[in-house]
Amino acid sequence: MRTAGRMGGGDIGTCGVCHTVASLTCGGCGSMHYCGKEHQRQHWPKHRVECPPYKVVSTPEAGKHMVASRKLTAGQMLVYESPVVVAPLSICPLLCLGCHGSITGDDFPRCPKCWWPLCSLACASSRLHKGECAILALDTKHIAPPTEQGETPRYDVIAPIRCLLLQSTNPSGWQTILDMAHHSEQRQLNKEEQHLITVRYLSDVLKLDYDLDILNQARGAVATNGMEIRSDKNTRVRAMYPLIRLFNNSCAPNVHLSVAYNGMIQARTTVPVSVGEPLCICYTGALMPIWERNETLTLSYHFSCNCPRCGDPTELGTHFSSPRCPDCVQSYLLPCTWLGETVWRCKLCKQEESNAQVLENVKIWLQRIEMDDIFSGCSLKRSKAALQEVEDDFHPQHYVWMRAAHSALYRMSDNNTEQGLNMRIKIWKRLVALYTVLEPGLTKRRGMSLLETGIIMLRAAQLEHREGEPFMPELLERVRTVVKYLDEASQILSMEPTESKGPAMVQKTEEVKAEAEQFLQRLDSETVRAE
Ligand SMILES: C[S@@+](CC[C@H](N)C(=O)[O-])C[C@H]1O[C@@H](n2cnc3c(N)ncnc32)[C@H](O)[C@@H]1O
Repeated sequence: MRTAGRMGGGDIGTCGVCHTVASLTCGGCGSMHYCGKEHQRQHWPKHRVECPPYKVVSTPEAGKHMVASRKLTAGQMLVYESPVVVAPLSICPLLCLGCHGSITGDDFPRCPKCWWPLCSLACASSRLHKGECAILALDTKHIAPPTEQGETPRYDVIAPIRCLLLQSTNPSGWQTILDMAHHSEQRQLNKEEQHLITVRYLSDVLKLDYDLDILNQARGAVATNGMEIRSDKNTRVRAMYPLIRLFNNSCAPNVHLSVAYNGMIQARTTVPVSVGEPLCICYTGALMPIWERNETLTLSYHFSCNCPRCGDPTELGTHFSSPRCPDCVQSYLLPCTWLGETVWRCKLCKQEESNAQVLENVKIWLQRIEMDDIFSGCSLKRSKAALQEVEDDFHPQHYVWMRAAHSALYRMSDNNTEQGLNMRIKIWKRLVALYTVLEPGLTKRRGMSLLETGIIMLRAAQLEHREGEPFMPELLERVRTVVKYLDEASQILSMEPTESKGPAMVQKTEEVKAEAEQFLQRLDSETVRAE
């Protein structure tokens, strides 16, 4: 049975057995209440099946967050839930408020009541738009409705309005919004422009009958807890989830999120987790360099991260953000904080570069990669030289190398010559090694990368075999590795939701695996004959 649990502390609920007021909670999940030990014991056979693998705890530094309520294995399902609010992103291109579909052309229809752009007039009375339409129509001078095609921040007002509407349509959803971290005082103090504009619009233009604090809180909750997902129309939107919002951040996460086509989201562990260990996702995406993670976490989420990766200047040994030392060239620059400013210092010769210098060099390289100028011409030789050039300036596992490597792989995707395949294998193996540290365990990215690596290794082995060496034990070993990679890829990808690309990816993996196993059998029989 779960441990005794907590008494008092203001956490009052209803006893899971007799439904009287209860202040004892299950020590495992902390969410089931009991009036006393006797009823807790009596209820355990039933509750043990449902007792969630997480519990919500709170600390002054990190607020509410999820921790493992028991020892968890990799791949353990934690949460599967639907959003409480879905709305356009803060800044987005024209999007229909009735269905979240894109709006094309310049001559788009508008809602006759509120004047916001729609994809068709039928969407004016859609369930999604109906409630907010009467509120948006209070803007009689049409100050907010976008006027033309193109990205616009005007959609920022929609999500807070949809949150406020929950008060009458879904009171428990509204309570969830009120319980969310929002940092609205900080946003006002920092004079966050978009926050101030939206709140002012809600209070001064729409003249909504809400306390200014509530308007600030609703807008702050959206900014702090909204997650970008794909709508069923395949557009980018943001969604807020009642439990998912309780995962705190780590830049080396142990929880993976996957969103299904219908907006349902699932969270599962990617690695084994011990009891009491925080369950974390990465808000910025783990494949971001330290300065981008810092900036987003500080400016948008209002905290500075001290996860194991951010606390280690080598970023878990990857040197993902480290330039090569321009002076001694033997070692790499590591970030150090000096009087509140970041400077980059060589491990070996102590040479220093300013943060601005380091970032400028990265910017130049990213522009070159984006413009394809480092790969000019399609030759393998040029791609190899370009990647080497990147390594002359950065650590071989640096963010810029990763971006250049993907760009090179894209250019080489049709190159199925022996050299082309071998070069692609080398790059993919290095990427898998990097992802294994930064997004370890059962993550979709590792699954997809193992699948890609497996396919290319198989093609290379088949080509070598066709070209005729009769007995190659080393080739046999390589194809065995392919099967291992594909086995792991299939295990990972089969954890994606049914209503997502997951099943198609699993099918593809299984097809390639069957091909690899057949090839393996053939090689096996040839080996026996040769022996
Ligand atoms: C989506 S909410 C997560 C739940 C939140 N802790 C709460 O109390 O509701 C994001 C906010 O949680 C806090 N947070 C998340 N990860 C953190 C971390 N690693 N350290 C400190 N605070 C963190 C920050 O205040 C951030 O803006």
